[in-house]
Amino acid sequence: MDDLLTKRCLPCDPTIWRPMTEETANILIRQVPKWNLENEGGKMKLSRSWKVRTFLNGLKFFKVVANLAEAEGHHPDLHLVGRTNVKIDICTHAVGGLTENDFILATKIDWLHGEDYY
Ligand SMILES: C[C@H](O)[C@H](O)[C@H]1CNC2=NC(N)=NC(=O)C2=N1
Repeated sequence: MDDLLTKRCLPCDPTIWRPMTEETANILIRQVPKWNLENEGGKMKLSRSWKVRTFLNGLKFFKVVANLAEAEGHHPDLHLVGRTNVKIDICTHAVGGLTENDFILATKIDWLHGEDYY
């Protein structure tokens, strides 16, 4: 598998794309070890949490993540709860599961170093 950091997310065509199997996801998750693989009623997603120092730092982190998502054309679900608890979930909504796009985005979000917003 090519390095996920050098790959780009591709436009998702739900007529040809299918969600990956749990077996494939359990292999790919090794490449994004800081992320958790979650399965909600059969729909898989990637999830990672950070503690930020301030509410505004959380929003600053979200802004850089948002810019990355727009550049990649693939978007995470952003949660900022209890003022300083950040959680990012990623799945490919068009197929209702995981595709390689999600692992590419997770790799690139790690590169943004959310821990620096503490
Ligand atoms: C055409 C383009 O690929 C789609 O609109 C994108 C936009 N961003 C997306 N983000 C996510 N997470 N899932 C999608 O299915 C998705 N689709």
